[in-house]
Amino acid sequence: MAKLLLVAACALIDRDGRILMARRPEGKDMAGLWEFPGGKLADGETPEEALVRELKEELAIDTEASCLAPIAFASEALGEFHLLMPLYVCRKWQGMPTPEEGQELKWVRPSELTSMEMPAADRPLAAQLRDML
Ligand SMILES: Nc1nc2c([nH]c(=O)n2[C@@H]2O[C@H](COP(=O)(O)OP(=O)(O)OP(=O)(O)O)[C@@H](O)[C@H]2O)c(=O)[nH]1
Repeated sequence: MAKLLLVAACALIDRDGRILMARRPEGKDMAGLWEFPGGKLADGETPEEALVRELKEELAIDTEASCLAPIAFASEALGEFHLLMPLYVCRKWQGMPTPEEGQELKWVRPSELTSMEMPAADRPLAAQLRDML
């Protein structure tokens, strides 16, 4: 049985209804694909705690668990693991998202989302998000 890989992901939505996508940098697996900011849960972390930490590390923004609303999740084979990834929406944070880890950032309209190259697990999430916004 594959081991579960728990990853928390976040769609930051700005005042114009655009979504922040991040491009995985060279050297990481799935380099070049566009994904939702976030990352793996550390031991003992809740998904919300992991996201608050990852958003700080990756984008230098501050938010809190009460600003994260879960909207969907992905459940998908990923190599030797099985990825379980809740997707949250966040509309309230402090600071300007800045690429702290060499990733490219892009604000996209909901209609543009599904034409971006993404990991397989993200495709249904992107479609759900587009339909929701
Ligand atoms: N953050 C994020 N990861 C995703 C998405 N879709 C998806 O398949 N993944 C996968 O989930 C895993 C998350 O790992 P990561 O590399 O972003 O997490 P991390 O920053 O905690 O890891 P690291 O410390 O090993 O670099 C990767 O295998 C990544 O490819 C997504 O939309 N966002």
